[in-house]
Amino acid sequence: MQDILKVAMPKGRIYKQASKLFREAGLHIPEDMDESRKLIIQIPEARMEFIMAKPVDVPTYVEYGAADIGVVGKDVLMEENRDVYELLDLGIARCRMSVIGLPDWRPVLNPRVATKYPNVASQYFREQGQQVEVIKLNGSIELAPLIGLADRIVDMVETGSTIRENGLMEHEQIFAITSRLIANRVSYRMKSEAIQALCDRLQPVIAAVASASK
Ligand SMILES: Nc1ncnc2c1ncn2[C@@H]1O[C@H](COP(=O)(O)OP(=O)(O)OP(=O)(O)O)[C@@H](O)[C@H]1O
Ligand SMILES: O=P(O)(O)OC[C@H]1O[C@H](OP(=O)(O)OP(=O)(O)O)[C@H](O)[C@@H]1O
Repeated sequence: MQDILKVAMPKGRIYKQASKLFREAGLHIPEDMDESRKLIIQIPEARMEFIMAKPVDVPTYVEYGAADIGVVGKDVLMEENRDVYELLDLGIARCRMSVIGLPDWRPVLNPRVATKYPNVASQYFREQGQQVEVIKLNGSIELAPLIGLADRIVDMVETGSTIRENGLMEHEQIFAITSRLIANRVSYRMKSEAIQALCDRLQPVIAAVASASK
């Protein structure tokens, strides 16, 4: 008898792309789930249970074993630094983490940097040998340099529309972001067959999507 996999799925923008990938890999994920408000969804056809989590909480559910595996952005993995295995780069929800500011920005002593990612930002500037004061915000980060809260921000850029429409500039790219499949360390051993079977199904779909977008 094959194991049921508990999968922490991020609500929001990653979910649509992740469920599409899972369907293309032959898993029977019902379409009507996309609009559902249910937080725990049984998918007996795929021998899975989806736990619909806030994206930033996915590594926490997986580290503690409340979920066996999960789908999460590399940005969250870098920020949260949880003890989980990173199994696959799913190649979805592509964007990048960047340092952003006004076009006329000039270096100042101990600049303030606003971000949703204080650990990522602190580590980046430390590695650059720059002392900065990091201010944690929870959204609309691009406001900070416009209203004088911070000199620069560290945030995600996808199309660049948000920074363009707000008269900001991307100064430095820190790292590229895609969503990853992660696993709990114990589940990875105890449910190895089911997890490996899922990876085997996903891998060719990921490769096909990657070669089509070249
Ligand atoms: N503009 C973007 N383009 C592509 N991927 C993005 C973009 N913004 C975020 N992502 C990816 O999607 C993930 C989830 O973002 P999303 O906005 O759905 O969640 P969130 O910021 O935690 O939202 P909320 O706080 O509203 O729940 C991010 O961790 C990142 O990996
Ligand atoms: O380059 P773009 O395609 O414009 O995408 C980048 C924007 O997307 C994210 O914001 P989100 O929509 O998650 O809103 P938030 O400000 O609440 O984090 C990110 O924080 C940027 O603001």
